[in-house]
Amino acid sequence: MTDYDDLFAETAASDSLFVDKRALDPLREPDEIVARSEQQQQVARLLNGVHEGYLPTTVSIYGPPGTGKTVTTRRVCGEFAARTETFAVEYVNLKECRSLFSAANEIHLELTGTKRGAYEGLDGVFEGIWEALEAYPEWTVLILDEIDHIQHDSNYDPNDFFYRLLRGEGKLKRDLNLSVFLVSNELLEVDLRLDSRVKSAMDGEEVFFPPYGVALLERILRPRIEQAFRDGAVPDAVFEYGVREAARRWGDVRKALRLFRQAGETATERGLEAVTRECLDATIETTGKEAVTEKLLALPFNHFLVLTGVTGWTERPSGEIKQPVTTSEVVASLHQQNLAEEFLLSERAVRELVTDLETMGLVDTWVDSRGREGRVKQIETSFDPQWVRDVLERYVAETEQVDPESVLADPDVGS
Ligand SMILES: Nc1ncnc2c1ncn2[C@@H]1O[C@H](COP(=O)(O)OP(=O)(O)OP(=O)(O)O)[C@@H](O)[C@H]1O
Repeated sequence: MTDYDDLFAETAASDSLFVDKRALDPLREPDEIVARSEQQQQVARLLNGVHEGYLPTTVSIYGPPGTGKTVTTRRVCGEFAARTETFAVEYVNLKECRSLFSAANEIHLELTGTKRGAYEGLDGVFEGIWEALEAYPEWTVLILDEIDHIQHDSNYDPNDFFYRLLRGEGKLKRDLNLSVFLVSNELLEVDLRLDSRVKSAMDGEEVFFPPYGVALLERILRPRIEQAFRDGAVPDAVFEYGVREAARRWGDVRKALRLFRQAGETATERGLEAVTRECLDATIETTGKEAVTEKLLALPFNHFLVLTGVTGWTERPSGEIKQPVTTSEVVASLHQQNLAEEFLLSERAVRELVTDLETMGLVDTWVDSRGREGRVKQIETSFDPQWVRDVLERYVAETEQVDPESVLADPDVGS
């Protein structure tokens, strides 16, 4: 039986470098929004429309992850609501919604405290939303976060969802002034392939949040690092190095906070007096690899197979994996892998799968001009190609799509 006294004693950090680790929790509301004055002004200007009798039907708030979209939009809208009697704001995160019906129901829940039953359908839910909004102040902003998680499902088309939300009969009948702020990573029209009917009902207002550069990331992180760590536990040069790396790689506050937290844990485990550059490097290396490995393990079989082809050539005598490779080299590598016939992919199939992999951010491609051979597409992994080989055995063991004996015996082809 486990002795829990021993267990907790063994796992307690002695001489921890942290004094208040919560300061590094990305879910924690910052006291102050730093460095987003332009975006705060844009949102404030839009909200001030209330005093002139106009709010846009939609505002797209977009930009890469961890760039402060949610925190900034919520803060400015909240502060405006606190100063304006005729205005209210509600926030709904749609990340976990598996269907358009559940997304609408989530909005219903936020406005009324209850959900509607499935038998009432999307119409019933929207009717409930309009009824609830009648009791709201004259102007309402509904912030819909992670709206890009809304996808086509078997029952509803996102176009219907948006059309109802923007121009639903119940809304028009009641003359409701509802403005929807859509928070997402991409511009929605592009991402969700919205049709022209919906697009014309949207207002085209946009607020863009670019990735953070070094100076802004430094201003956001400094107070949190100071609060989280013991005095002197993150020397200036190490802090600056971490910020520079985080800005260069991600421009994302959430990832930057995680980098410093994990580097601090590594330094504590190693019994160091302070975090070092090596602790940051080790964290970058493992988190990068872990994240990619997870993505690789979740790939459909054909996509994974193509990656084994992209990484299937070894340079002699260096022993390095050849990068970049061409589409024909990928196909040739797959043909040398002793694959069962049903797994042999045509050049065209490989091309399509490479496009998918590029969309997923797993490969980069470009076209090189090769004199008489014409233009040739070059393909390489966006991460260390060795990681595909490292994960191979696990992929074969964990995937249930193939008989492990029949494929992927030895992807290593000499070049
Ligand atoms: N300008 C800022 N000032 C202070 N803290 C910030 C700022 N930007 C981001 N943060 C911190 O980073 C966290 C993540 O930001 P936020 O959730 O707003 O990002 P996001 O752009 O909405 O990301 P995602 O697209 O992944 O949802 C916030 O909770 C906050 O702690």
